[in-house]
Amino acid sequence: MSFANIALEEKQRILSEFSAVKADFASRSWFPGTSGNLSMRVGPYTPESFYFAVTASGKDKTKSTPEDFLFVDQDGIPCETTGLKPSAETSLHREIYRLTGAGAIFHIHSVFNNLVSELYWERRSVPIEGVELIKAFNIWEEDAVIEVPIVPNYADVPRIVPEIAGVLNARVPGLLIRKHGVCVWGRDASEAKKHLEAFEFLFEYAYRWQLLKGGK
Ligand SMILES: CSCCC(=O)C(=O)COP(=O)(O)O
Ligand SMILES: [Zn+2]
Repeated sequence: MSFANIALEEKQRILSEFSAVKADFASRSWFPGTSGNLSMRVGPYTPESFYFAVTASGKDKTKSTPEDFLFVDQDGIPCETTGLKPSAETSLHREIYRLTGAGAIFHIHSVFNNLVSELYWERRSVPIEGVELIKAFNIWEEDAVIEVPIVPNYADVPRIVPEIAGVLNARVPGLLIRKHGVCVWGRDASEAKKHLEAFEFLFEYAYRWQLLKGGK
């Protein structure tokens, strides 16, 4: 299906939900220094063909303007004529959509997600053991253990892309980029938001628990 054939109401619904999520995250100080980017998929999906709304690059994401988002295709090409530039990290969103079929992907930089990505860099994953909030990922077993993968950070963002496929775990809807931030996803914006809240809680817990224990 071409982008033009996706119902206008569907595109408007996505943009209004998108604005609300962005304002919510801004109120939590989740976009320091213009960092962070968000995307939401719209219309039919196959791994080879899909569309998503993504935040425009370099904007102050704490502000709400008519120029906050644009629609792009699976190759990151704008679907409509626009002067806006898609996020510099659109290639990460494209790859995660291609591999997972998610409906929304959120990327933020926080002190705790940066700290744990460095603390556990040698292991290439952050272990989380038996913490109740693991249930936010629909993992219900007693004393569940998850490993949140960490990929290297490169200034040239497309170099990060090939690192993603090898670390994805179907149970864990997120990954860390070393000393950069986290990307999380869900089948829609509300699930991706729930996952982001849970990850940020668990990263803070993992960091503080290490401090309390006095090492690794
Ligand atoms: C100012 S933070 C550096 C870029 C970055 O990591 C980020 O999340 C924001 O980039 P965007 O192009 O999406 O504004
Ligand atoms: Zn970033």
